Amino acid sequence: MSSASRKAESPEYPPLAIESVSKHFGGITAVDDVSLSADVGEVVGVIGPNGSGKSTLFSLAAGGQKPDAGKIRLQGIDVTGWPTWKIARTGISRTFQIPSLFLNMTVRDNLLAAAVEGDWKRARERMERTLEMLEISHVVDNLASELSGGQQKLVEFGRVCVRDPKVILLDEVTAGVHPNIRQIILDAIQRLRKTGITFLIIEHDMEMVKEICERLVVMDQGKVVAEGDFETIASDSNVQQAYLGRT
Ligand SMILES: Nc1ncnc2c1ncn2[C@@H]1O[C@H](COP(=O)(O)OP(=O)(O)OP(=O)(O)O)[C@@H](O)[C@H]1O
Repeated sequence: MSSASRKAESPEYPPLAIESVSKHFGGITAVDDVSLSADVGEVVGVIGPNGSGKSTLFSLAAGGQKPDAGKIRLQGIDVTGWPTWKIARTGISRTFQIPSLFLNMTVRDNLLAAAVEGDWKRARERMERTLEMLEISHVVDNLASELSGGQQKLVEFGRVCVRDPKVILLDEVTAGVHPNIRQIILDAIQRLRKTGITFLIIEHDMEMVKEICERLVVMDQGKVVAEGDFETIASDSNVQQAYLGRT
């Protein structure tokens, strides 16, 4: 490893730093000069009205889309424009609003396929640990297509966890799930953050945001319009305008 790479992986760099990124789709500015960084073990909520650019920001960070401007750094390493698989191997992994499972494969094979993507070592052990943490051992031999919507969300989250990432991006992972499953997801996030994993969470469930996020970043029309803890954000006039619309 070069001295530059060693330095880049040292603790002086945040696990994820998004620096002045922008993304346009034709005439639409989906993300407009957004900067955001997250520390080791931090849970950052990304909130904002529909169409404010949250999912696009995740795609830029995880490699699904290339920014038109700005940089994405993982532990100081510039990964801007890298393909998703290469960014995933560097330590960032995301879920999608609609789970992207292999529906004709079992839960076991869905998890194993994700576990071996980056590294074959201890893949089964990582899978077993994930099954237990997300309480889905009893459906391990079921096809993904046989699961409830909530269980599919758990497996989608599981496919992220088995990769042992340093940064996890969760896109509305609890939307529409049963309260028991929501609690399993909340407990898993708390458990993983204590091991130093950093989370960015897109969430419309304000109870969950309040419970789990140390810091919130509010987006509106592609821009960050407010940042702070839940109480600060709840009383911020820019946030109220973003959600209620401008007069
Ligand atoms: N692939 C695309 N092509 C064209 N426009 C896009 C594309 N992806 C997103 N957009 C547009 O970019 C803007 C931001 O969308 P994005 O999905 O990032 O918002 P969001 O905050 O995640 O919304 P939601 O909460 O509804 O998921 C919207 O105007 C959307 O229509």
